[in-house]
Amino acid sequence: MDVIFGRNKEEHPEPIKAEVKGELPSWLQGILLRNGPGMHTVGETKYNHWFDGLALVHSFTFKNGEVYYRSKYLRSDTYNCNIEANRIVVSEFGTMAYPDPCKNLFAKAFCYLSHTIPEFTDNCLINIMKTGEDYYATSETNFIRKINPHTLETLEKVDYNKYVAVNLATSHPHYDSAGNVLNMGTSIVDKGKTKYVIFKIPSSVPEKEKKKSCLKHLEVLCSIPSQSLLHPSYYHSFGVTENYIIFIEQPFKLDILKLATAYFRGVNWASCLSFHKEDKTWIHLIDKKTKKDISTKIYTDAMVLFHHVNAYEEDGHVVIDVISYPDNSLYQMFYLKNLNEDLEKNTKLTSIPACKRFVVPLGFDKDAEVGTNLVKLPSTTATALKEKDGNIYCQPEMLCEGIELPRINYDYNGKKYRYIYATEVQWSPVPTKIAKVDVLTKKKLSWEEEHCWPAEPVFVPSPDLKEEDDGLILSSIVTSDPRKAPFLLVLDAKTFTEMARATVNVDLHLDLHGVFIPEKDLNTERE
Ligand SMILES: CC(C)=CCC/C(C)=C/C=C/C(C)=C/C=C/C(C)=C/C=C/C=C(C)/C=C/C=C(C)/C=C/C1=C(C)CCCC1(C)C
Ligand SMILES: [Fe+2]
Repeated sequence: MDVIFGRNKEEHPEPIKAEVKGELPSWLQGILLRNGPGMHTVGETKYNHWFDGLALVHSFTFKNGEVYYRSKYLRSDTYNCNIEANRIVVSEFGTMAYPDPCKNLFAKAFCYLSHTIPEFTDNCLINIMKTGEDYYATSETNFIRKINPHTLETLEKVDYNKYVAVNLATSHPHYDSAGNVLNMGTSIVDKGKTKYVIFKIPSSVPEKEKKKSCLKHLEVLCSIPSQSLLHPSYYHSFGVTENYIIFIEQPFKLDILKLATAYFRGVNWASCLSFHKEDKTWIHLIDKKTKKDISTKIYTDAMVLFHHVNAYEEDGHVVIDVISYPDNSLYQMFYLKNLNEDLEKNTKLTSIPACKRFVVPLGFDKDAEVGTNLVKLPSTTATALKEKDGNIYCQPEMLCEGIELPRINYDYNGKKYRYIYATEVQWSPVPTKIAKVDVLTKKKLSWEEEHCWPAEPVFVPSPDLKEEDDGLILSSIVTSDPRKAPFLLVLDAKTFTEMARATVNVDLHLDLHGVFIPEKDLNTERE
C-alpha cells in the first residue's frame, strides 16, 4: 500500500499518448486537470501525513478521439526550497519542519499573537480553481499558484491576503452561472475578531485592465464572527442555494493559542485541531440579499464534515446534503504511518463517511409549539425540532453510507437535483468503486474492477443535455497490481457502463480533486 500512498511519483511533463479502447464521443474535447500529493519523501526526510505531500498536477487532454497524459510537480516556493535543501524545510499541516531557513518561521511564530503571521506553505495540492481565464492550484492557506492548464507550468504565486484579510481559505470555491467565484476564508490574526469571510472574485475585469487578474477585483460579501474567538471551526467546503450561503460551523476547531506555540512545542499544526464531541454543530444560512445570518439559531449534533454535496431550496425549506463523520478519525487515518503494508489492519474505518441530508425550515409558524417538527417536506425523514429557547434542532436523513469525494452535474448546483457521483469506500480509506447515487430512490449504480482504485469522478455534461445525468463520468484509475497499467475511465453517466478507457503506462498517483475544462473555455493562444 505504501506503493500507492507513500512512494514518490515521477513527473511526465511531455505529453504521453494513451492507448484508447472503446469509443470516445466526438464532442469530448478538452482537459481534465487534477491535483493531489505525489511526493512524500525529500532526501532523508518524510512527511507525516498524506495531505502534506508535494503537489503533482496532472492532466488528460482529449483531442479528436485521442488522449494525452501529462504530469508536473507544482514549482511552488515550498517545492523549490525543499528540493534545493534536499530535505523538508517548509512546514505543512501535518509536518513541522525545523529549522525553516526559507522563512525564519521561529522568529515570526513568536510574534504570532502580536499580529504577525508567519509565512506559510504554497504547496497547493488539493484542487484547481478557475478565475476568469486563469487556473490556480489551491490548498487551504493564503496562497494559491497560477498554472498553465496546457503545459502544467507553474506561474505566479498569489497571496489572498493582499486582497482580503484571510489566513485560510477553502479549496472548494463555488461558481455562479456567469463564472464568478464565491469562496470563504478565516481571519485569525486580528485578535478578538476571529471571523469567517465570504468573498467574490469576478469572472472578468474591466476592458482597459485586460491583462490584470480578477483577484484585484475581489469583493468581500460579508463576514460571520466565530462563535469562539480562540477556536474558529475548521471547514473544507461550504454550500450555496439560490438565496443563501450555507456555512456549517462544526465542533472541529483550531486552537489559536496552541497554533501560536506549536513550533516551540515541537508539534505539527494538525495537533492544534480538535474535535469537541460534546459541542453542537451550528448551521448558518446567510441571506445573499441582507448579507446576514438568518436570525433563527439552527444546530445539529457534533459531527465532522469535509465535503458538501449540494444544497437547494424547496417549498420554504433549505435542503443541505453533506458527507459527514461521527468524529475526526479520518484525518488520523491519513497519517502515512497508518497507510503502510498493514493498511487493512491499521485503518479499519472506525467512522464511516455518510451522506446525510439536513432540512432547515425557513418561513415556519413562529407560534408552533415546542417540540414540533417544522419540516413539512413529504420527501424526507429529516426533522427540525423547535426548542423552548427558539433554537431549531435538526436531525438528518441518511441518504447513503460509504461514499466520499462527491460530485454532481454542476449545472444543478444550488438547485434541486437527483444524482451524486462519488468514490465508494468499504473498510479503509481505499476507494474501491465509483458510485452513482439517486437521492430520490436511494438506488445506487456502481463501477468496479479488480486492483482498481478510482479517483473522484468528474461529471461532464453532454452538449445536448436534456436530463441531469446526460453526460460522462471521467475518473483516473490507479492500479494496485504492477502488471495492470493505470487508465482514465469514461463512463456513460446515465447507465454507468464503460464507454472507453485510455491506458497510460505511468506510475499514476492517487489524487484529490480536479476540473474538466471544455475546449471552448481553453485559451488556445497559450498552448
Ligand atoms: C484515498 C482517497 C483519495 C480516496 C478514498 C476515499 C476517501 C475516504 C476520501 C476522503 C477524502 C477526503 C475527506 C479528503 C479531504 C482532504 C482534505 C481535508 C485535505 C486538506 C488539506 C489541508 C491542507 C493541506 C491544509 C494546510 C494548511 C496549513 C498549512 C495551514 C497553516 C496555517 C495558516 C496558513 C494560518 C493559520 C495557522 C495555520 C498553521 C493553521
Ligand atoms: Fe476536498
